[in-house]
Amino acid sequence: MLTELLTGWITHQRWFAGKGRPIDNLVVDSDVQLAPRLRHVIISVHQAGACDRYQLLLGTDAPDEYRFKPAHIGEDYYDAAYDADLTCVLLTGMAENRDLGPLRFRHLDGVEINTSLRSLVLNAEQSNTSLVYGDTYICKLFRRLTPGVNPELEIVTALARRDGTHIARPYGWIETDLDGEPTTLAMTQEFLSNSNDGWALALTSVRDLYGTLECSASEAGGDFSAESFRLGVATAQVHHELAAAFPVDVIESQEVKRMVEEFGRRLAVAVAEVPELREHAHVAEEAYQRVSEVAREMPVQRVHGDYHLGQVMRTPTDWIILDFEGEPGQPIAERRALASPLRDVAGMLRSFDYAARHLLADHVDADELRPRAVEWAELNRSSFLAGYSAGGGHLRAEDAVLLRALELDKAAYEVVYEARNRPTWLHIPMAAFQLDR
Ligand SMILES: Nc1ncnc2c1ncn2[C@@H]1O[C@H](COP(=O)(O)OP(=O)(O)O)[C@@H](O)[C@H]1O
Ligand SMILES: O=P(O)(O)O[C@H]1O[C@H](CO)[C@@H](O[C@H]2O[C@H](CO)[C@@H](O)[C@H](O)[C@H]2O)[C@H](O)[C@H]1O
Repeated sequence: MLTELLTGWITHQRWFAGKGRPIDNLVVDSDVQLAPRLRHVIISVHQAGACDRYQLLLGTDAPDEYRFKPAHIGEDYYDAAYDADLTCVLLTGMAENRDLGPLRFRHLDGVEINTSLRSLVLNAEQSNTSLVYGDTYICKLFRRLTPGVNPELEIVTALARRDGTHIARPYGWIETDLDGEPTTLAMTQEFLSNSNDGWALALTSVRDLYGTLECSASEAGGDFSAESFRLGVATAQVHHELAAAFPVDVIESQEVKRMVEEFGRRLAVAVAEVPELREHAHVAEEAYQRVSEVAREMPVQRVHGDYHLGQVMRTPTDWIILDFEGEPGQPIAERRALASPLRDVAGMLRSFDYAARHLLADHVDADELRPRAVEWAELNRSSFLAGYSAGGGHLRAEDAVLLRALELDKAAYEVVYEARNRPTWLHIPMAAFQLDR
């Protein structure tokens, strides 16, 4: 039966957010025939009293080449994201503003979509599934569905309308109604060919540094700090554009205190899920306490929300920022809420720590290299901050306390994320609770 096959299959998918918890029930909520052999399916997955919805492109009567991993689901069913003969329906739908049952395919005014291009599934560590058409478009299927317009579509279209400088051009989207709300299912953007993501570039630098034991982070051939500076500048410019395109506010010190109380609650949830965090939790609690003591008014605006090196692409000419959808797993209202832009700054600072440390895990010279990892992270963190200020980012000396708390809040989120998705990486965010910054 289809639901049994899907139950067995879904737990192995990178984008499945409920790993580590048994599935109590899986229900097909909607099943729409998009084309012969292609169905669009929305399922509800019930786990321990909670329920998440996911979308699937279900191929039927699997041709032989899709009877193997990664496409095969079971019996005659397969993940049609891998079948370019079927995924063309998505591009054509958007080009022609089609309605297929309850699904609405749309393109942005004034753009033309070339429907002859064939797709490949992007092979990336992702919370979603992306299809690359030729080297022209990338269509991201949001796997886990939350009712509402996806913040990424909302932000990228708003910035594109204002000729935003650091975004990939949007082309179209697919939506349906979920709980009575228009809900984004997929979004198509310009594919940035000849580009590298910041994570890959940063790791090249770190590898180079590790390979040249006798020189310092600033002398190694793979020095990344000039790029970190440029990324800081681009980040400040995007924050500026977001502040111009969406409402801004200033919150009172009382609300800042409430914000750090919320950090405390997130920390408690993380400790409950990952008990080894308990003995280090005081580091974060002290940092949150300090913010409460010195709390002052705080400017807030729309932000990226899940900012890290994997979300930025270096094209031949510039840094482009992707994936404005906030932390996957948070409700849409929270992801759209105004926040301090320093939250993104903190996210990127954490990412420099990640890049510096993740190659250490099973490195034979780990003990010798650890101080160099710290040196690399410090150099790039400070270059990024210098770039952020140079680009007009609002960063005062007194923001250091807030920035530290925001970093630890992000690290608490990462502890849970890694425990669920990549347990061998758990040591990376755990180290954030041992550093005395
Ligand atoms: N417009 C694009 N052009 C080229 N590559 C892209 C583009 N958008 C995403 N990517 C690649 O896909 C990866 C994951 O994209 P992202 O938007 O972060 O997906 P997710 O939300 O699923 O994590 C990025 O790190 C990048 O390598
Ligand atoms: O890019 P996503 O929206 O899927 O974000 C999730 O996955 C990220 C991992 O791919 C995760 O980021 C963490 O790992 C990165 C290295 O892979 C590191 O650069 C980030 O600093 C770290 O937070 C992100 O937290 C999660 O939401």
